[in-house]
Amino acid sequence: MEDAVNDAVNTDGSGAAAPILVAIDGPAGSGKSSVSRAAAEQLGFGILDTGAAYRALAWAALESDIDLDDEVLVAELIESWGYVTTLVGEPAIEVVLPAAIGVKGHDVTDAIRDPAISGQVSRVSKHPAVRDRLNEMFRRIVAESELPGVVIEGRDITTVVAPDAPVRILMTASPEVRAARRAGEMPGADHGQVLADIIARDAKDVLVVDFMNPAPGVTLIDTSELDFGQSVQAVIDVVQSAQSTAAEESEK
Ligand SMILES: Nc1ncnc2c1ncn2[C@@H]1O[C@H](COP(=O)(O)OP(=O)(O)OP(=O)(O)O)[C@@H](O)[C@H]1O
Ligand SMILES: Nc1ccn([C@@H]2O[C@H](COP(=O)(O)O)[C@@H](O)[C@H]2O)c(=O)n1
Repeated sequence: MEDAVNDAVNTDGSGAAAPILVAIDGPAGSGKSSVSRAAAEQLGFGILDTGAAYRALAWAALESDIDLDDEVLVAELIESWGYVTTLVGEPAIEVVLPAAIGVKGHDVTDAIRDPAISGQVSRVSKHPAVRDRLNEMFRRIVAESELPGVVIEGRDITTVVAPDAPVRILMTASPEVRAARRAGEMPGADHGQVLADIIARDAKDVLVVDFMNPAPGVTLIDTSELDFGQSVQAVIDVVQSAQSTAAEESEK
């Protein structure tokens, strides 16, 4: 993957180095997005939240009255939508729906976090043609970022999107801890329902990609017993350790 990124960057004649990649996967609510974002900020890296793209695609398909189970139609939507995201600063996601429906960009940053989208998103992420197209988009966004490093987080980043990334992490926590954290964000939420939703979404997603067990060479970070700051530090420690090892290797 790093070679793919290097090729993509270098063929434009810029000669710019490919960004250092930090790949992070994990189940729903494990802290991937928030911990990755904080770690990226401290490292001076960008952050690519790949789940946000799957969520935005589900939003766009629902908005366009497309059957989410129709692989061809959902994959075609990726060819015709305009997806814009930020890798640094405040997270912001914009989707431009196909011209037949409207050319105006929609800021979906908040809408894609709605439990209604969380409940439907697995219907679009299960399609191989959708995954191939989005993975291509993720690699292009990273290659064109001109950043020194990018943290990419999702479900299949350590295994499919960036299997050669110099840092690969599986971030997990017990279902009860994940549900308690998620419920804490939603005033009045029923903890039991949040737990059931998390377990149901993981069960659907894991049919497509294994994000429960670390692949060979992937570092497991279990945050069940860690607070937020300790979780961020755990990621930074893995990155810094990989950087030290790489520096030692290059001195040999
Ligand atoms: N170690 C931690 N200690 C306490 N709270 C945490 C920790 N890690 C994450 N959180 C909190 O847990 C919640 C869920 O985290 P986050 O949204 O980053 O998870 P996620 O894995 O990206 O979830 P999803 O896959 O559903 O998008 C957030 O409120 C976050 O601040
Ligand atoms: N690499 C990825 C990332 C996400 N998904 C799917 O998107 C959903 C939302 O992701 P969050 O990280 O925001 O929870 C997730 O439930 C998966 O269906 C994916 O398949 N691959």
